[in-house]
Amino acid sequence: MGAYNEPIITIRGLKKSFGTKKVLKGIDLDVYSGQIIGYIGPNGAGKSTTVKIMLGLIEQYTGEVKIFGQNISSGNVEYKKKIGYVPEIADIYDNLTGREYLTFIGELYGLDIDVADKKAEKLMELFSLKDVYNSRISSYSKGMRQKVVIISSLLNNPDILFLDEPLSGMDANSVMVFKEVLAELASKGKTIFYSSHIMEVVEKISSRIVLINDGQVVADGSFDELKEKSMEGSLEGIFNELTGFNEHKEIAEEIVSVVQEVEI
Ligand SMILES: Nc1ncnc2c1ncn2[C@@H]1O[C@H](COP(=O)(O)OP(=O)(O)OP(=O)(O)O)[C@@H](O)[C@H]1O
Repeated sequence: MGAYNEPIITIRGLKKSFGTKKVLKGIDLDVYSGQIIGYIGPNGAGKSTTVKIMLGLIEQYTGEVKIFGQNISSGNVEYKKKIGYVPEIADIYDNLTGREYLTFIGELYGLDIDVADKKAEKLMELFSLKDVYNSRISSYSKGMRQKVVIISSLLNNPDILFLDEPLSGMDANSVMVFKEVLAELASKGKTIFYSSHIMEVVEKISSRIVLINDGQVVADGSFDELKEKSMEGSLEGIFNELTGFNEHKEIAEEIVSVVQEVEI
């Protein structure tokens, strides 16, 4: 845990509906500094909605969300300066070079342009992108873009990092480095909120796993704690069990039989 034992994020009775659809049905969560939270759940469970509320992107909700001890609906957006965000699909400016994009983001966070430039250049080098720092992002591969988004989320030295499927497109070596970076950041007291569908990774990197299903928290604990309460030995198995899914074989067989229906 960090310098003080107060939660860095507190969520109480968080509810959110879109029209008549209840998406979040009362989420309660206390997150402490240094935790890597694996925030998982089926498609449509409400993960992104929770994260968007914490980022201040969705303002209409009921319940209370405090970040760094401050209610985020107070109108004071100062807390955002100490947050990093890697969205699942990021729109980055294709026509800019890596340098232009990252110094622009750095300046938005209030960094001096030279400071942002130096930091971005060093990080690009460490992520094996030194040679393309001055090339247009439109020429980057998927994994290279993903690394640029990750670098942009780290420029402001955030205390809380929200990551949504951050490894997408990254090669095995880069994944290994990045997983280590997350562990190092957490050991320095940074808090990481990690949403992903890759259960093997979530199982390995998370100090705490929060599983939401249909807008409610259905499991909350370390992987070992979740395993003790379950008959399953893997996070994938626990996920299937707690979300009531045990038909993967039947569904797969049906898909294959539909695929085979057409005779050409
Ligand atoms: N702006 C919106 N307007 C209407 N419905 C929305 C909106 N945003 C999300 N939803 C609905 O809220 C539900 C939860 O969506 P959310 O994106 O939070 O799920 P998720 O858990 O992040 O899913 P995934 O794993 O697929 O990313 C879904 O049914 C989705 O259709």
